[in-house]
Amino acid sequence: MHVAWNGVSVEIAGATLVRELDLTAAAGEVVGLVGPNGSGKSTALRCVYRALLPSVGTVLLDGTDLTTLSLRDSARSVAAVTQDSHTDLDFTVAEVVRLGRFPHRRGTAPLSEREDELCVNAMRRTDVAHLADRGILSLSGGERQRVLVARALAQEPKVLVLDEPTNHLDVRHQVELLSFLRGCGLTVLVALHDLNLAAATCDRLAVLRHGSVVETGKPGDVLTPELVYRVFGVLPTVVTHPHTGTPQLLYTLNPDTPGGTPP
Ligand SMILES: Nc1ncnc2c1ncn2[C@@H]1O[C@H](COP(=O)(O)OP(=O)(O)OP(=O)(O)O)[C@@H](O)[C@H]1O
Repeated sequence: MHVAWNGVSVEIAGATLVRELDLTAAAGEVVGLVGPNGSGKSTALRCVYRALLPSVGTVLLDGTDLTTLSLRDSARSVAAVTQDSHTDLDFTVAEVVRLGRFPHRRGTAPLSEREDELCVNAMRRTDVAHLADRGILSLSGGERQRVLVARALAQEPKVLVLDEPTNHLDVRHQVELLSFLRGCGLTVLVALHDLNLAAATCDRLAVLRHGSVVETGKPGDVLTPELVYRVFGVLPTVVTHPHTGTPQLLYTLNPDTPGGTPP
């Protein structure tokens, strides 16, 4: 499914959080949003999963203005894994994953066999099947994060929105999740802080600063030392991954010049 932010601005309490955002993701494309803290990544993503309404502009799904769809209809297409996807209720893991089926359901009939299987497969894929009967509140941060990904997959979305999905994950689960995102065939919109993981995962990156896109393109074209210095204030050494050819950034820690020497 094609996603487009069409001239999207978000203003809250007199502040412009996102400014005239024009960005698209083709069906099946993995688009990464990167940028410093507070640059507007989460705000831009919130407009896609309808936690926020743009003040100006529209978000389009296959050309349809999101606001013309019911919340249930858009939730059939868009699933989100976000920092706010927590619950205070101690559902079991299996119950949380089954909640992913909610947008597809009418009435209170039990899940079909196919839906049960879907939920089990989603839990297997995210390595949480062994936790099915545990209370969600008893899990570690990384385990809980993987359950939220399983719930999103159980939703059978066409668009997957993830805000910092690797937070809390150990390196194996980071690699597993991002490898899955690369190969899942869904349209993926993902905010990532780790530029190396973003380069390895995404077909295209959009770099945000102060709520505006300053650059979009393939990771190899975007992640130059100059751009990273200009946007993040840190000068990396950029090397090429020997097996995949993606750019990888090396940082030099120096207490005297934390940002490195300007280019
Ligand atoms: N409800 C709100 N009211 C006022 N300001 C807000 C609100 N939500 C976010 N902001 C501000 O908008 C800016 C963009 O926030 P956003 O969370 O989109 O950035 P981000 O790029 O995701 O940041 P981070 O990398 O730290 O997660 C920040 O300065 C934030 O403080």
